[in-house]
Amino acid sequence: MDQPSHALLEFVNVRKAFASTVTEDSAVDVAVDGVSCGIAAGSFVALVGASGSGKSTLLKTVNRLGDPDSGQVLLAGDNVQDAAPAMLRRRIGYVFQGVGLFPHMNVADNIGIGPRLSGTRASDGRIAELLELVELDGSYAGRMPHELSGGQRQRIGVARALAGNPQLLLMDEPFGALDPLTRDGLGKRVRALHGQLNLTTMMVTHDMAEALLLADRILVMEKGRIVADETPRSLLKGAGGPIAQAMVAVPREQAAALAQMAQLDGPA
Ligand SMILES: Nc1ncnc2c1ncn2[C@@H]1O[C@H](COP(=O)(O)OP(=O)(O)OP(=O)(O)O)[C@@H](O)[C@H]1O
Repeated sequence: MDQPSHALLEFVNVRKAFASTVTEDSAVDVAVDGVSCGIAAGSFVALVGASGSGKSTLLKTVNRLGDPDSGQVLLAGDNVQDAAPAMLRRRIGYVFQGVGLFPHMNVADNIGIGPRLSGTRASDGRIAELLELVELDGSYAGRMPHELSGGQRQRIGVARALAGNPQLLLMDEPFGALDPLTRDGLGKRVRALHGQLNLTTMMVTHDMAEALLLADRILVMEKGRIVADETPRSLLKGAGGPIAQAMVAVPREQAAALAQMAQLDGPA
């Protein structure tokens, strides 16, 4: 696929290794191995790949949870390593599995933590608006995290990520711990918010079906490199190479097996 000419986000030969604890012969474990790629403003990109392929490490170079050893990450042309943390918090929303709500703070304070760290206060009206975006009514503002279901907590995580009106939304397995119905509903909601709020979204997921249904571009990682960069449609038509196709085969075979079961004669 062609690289977008006006990328909001750009990875330029990004590399990151960790001291190896796995093998004795290699001193380092290369998590991200020279990734270069542009992410166009407004796109919804899914980052997929086997466990340990480097997805989270790559994502964390964007909001500086883990700086690269070499290479650059540019946000609207600026190197994120030169950016003030408050500016990055404003421009980048981050949602991850487990959410990380502060247990001693109510929902409103959790949602407003980003603005507060930047020296402003989210008004009650703004908190209500953010709750509405994630389809929760205003009465949730005063609840404590332990009074919420996992799905509600994840919704609060999304509201918190949107509190600073970010340009870019990063999500790391955001729906991984949810039951399939909640996961489906929240995925659709996030996709709708992506359009409504003119976001650029980058989502790590293990679930190729989720990536195919939600994203408009899919990057497949393997051993720290991007081995396929395709649209869902082109992946479904067979593009992307053997690693990508092995991942697409899983939901395709499940769908075929279910369709076959539905056609079997006999009592329900
Ligand atoms: N903080 C760390 N310290 C040491 N090694 C790390 C650290 N974070 C990641 N790694 C290693 O870097 C490699 C890539 O890990 P990463 O979490 O980016 O993969 P991933 O594709 O996101 O995996 P998963 O899908 O299981 O979350 C792995 O070998 C992992 O062990």
